[in-house]
Amino acid sequence: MGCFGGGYARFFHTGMHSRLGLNSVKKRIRIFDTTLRDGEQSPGVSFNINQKIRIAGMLVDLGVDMIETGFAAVSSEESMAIRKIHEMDGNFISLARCNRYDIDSVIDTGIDNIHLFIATSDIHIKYKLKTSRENIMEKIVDSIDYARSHGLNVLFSPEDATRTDMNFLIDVINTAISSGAYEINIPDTIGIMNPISMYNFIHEIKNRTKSCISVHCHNDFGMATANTLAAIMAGADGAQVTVNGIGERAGNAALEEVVLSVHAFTDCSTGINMRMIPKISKYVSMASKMYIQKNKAIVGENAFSHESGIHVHGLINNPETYEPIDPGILGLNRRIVLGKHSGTTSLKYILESHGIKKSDDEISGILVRIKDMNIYDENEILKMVR
Ligand SMILES: CC(=O)SCCNC(=O)CCNC(=O)[C@H](O)C(C)(C)COP(=O)(O)OP(=O)(O)OC[C@H]1O[C@@H](n2cnc3c(N)ncnc32)[C@H](O)[C@@H]1OP(=O)(O)O
Ligand SMILES: O=C(O)CCC(=O)C(=O)O
Repeated sequence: MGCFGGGYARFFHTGMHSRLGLNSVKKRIRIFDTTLRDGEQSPGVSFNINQKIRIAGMLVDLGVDMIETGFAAVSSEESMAIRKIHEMDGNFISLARCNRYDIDSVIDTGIDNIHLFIATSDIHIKYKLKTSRENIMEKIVDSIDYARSHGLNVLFSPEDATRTDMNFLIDVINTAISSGAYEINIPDTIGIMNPISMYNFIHEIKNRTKSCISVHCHNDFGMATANTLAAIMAGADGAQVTVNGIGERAGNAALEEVVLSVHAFTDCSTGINMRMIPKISKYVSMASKMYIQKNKAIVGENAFSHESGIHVHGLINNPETYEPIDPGILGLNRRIVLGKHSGTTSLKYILESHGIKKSDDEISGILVRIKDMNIYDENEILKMVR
């Protein structure tokens, strides 16, 4: 079942509760967070154990359904972090290649879930793995079988799925499921899909298999969130995301964007506590040293800030005029900023919020002075008018 919604994000203001899935039974999209694995693959990023534990704890509080805590075979420190995180309550998984060494590394951590992957596109099979489709299929069966025989729940990803021959991909999915994988994740490994191709791709997979499907979209063309949403509209059951969209190259689909889009644009829901999003976003930004651009959707400093006089005038009368999302959903407040583009409504609003009342003529005069003198710092303005 796909989940289209006729709505759009403005509904975050009106009828918010039903759009947020609080009142009705909706298809629940499973949110799989890979900040600690694909997010950490961002060039130059390496979380220390304490940061990993802190992020995992926040992800548990956020309500994500599965946390990819790392790639156990990478190093003994990585494996140690996975073990430590496993001491918490939550659903944790580790990535592994289709080989015994990686699977044993996951078994050694004591976690219950393994994310096995192997590339299935001809370009990866020929030039990277230097093998054949038949051998890939054998590795899939053998690895899933081995992991299952050690009691692990298996999520399987055919890497570079979106460049894989569709008939072969369907065989891979059916084989992985019949070998015991509980879900297949479809990665758009190099981010070459667009919302229409992604919709059609997932629609075909859902029609030709009985598998539970999630998607993992990269942002090389800036479409990771849109592609994830298109996949969900086509019937995908889950999405792999990272906080702030960090990850390989241009990153992954951003958790905050996907979650709000699912609630705003579809009839599906998630189990995410949206009020936790700003806190984890700030922490991941600090720990990864990947600063969030001001105009980043949902978590950027400007996402709920307004300077333009015409906008502020509209907003003060009714926030829906210029705000698609109620910042209260994230536990945030809107910010009115004074600047070159301010009008009298903004200035009056700011002054009144500091208990300063001025006549309309005075407000107009002050605004002219502010613009002439290029003074936009709120404290300086307050000093000037008091
Ligand atoms: C699309 C993704 O994001 S996949 C995840 C990518 N993440 C990472 O690579 C980060 C962690 N990686 C690492 O720390 C290291 O690369 C390790 C520990 C995994 C492997 O290191 P090395 O053994 O030195 O191998 P190296 O990185 O040079 O090459 C990768 C090897 O894995 C093989 N391989 C790649 N993918 C798979 C797979 N899914 N299943 C089995 N083998 C695989 C390659 O063919 C190559 O094998 P070879 O050494 O026999 O030629
Ligand atoms: O899809 C996954 O999560 C595993 C491999 C991967 O990260 C990718 O293909 O981009």
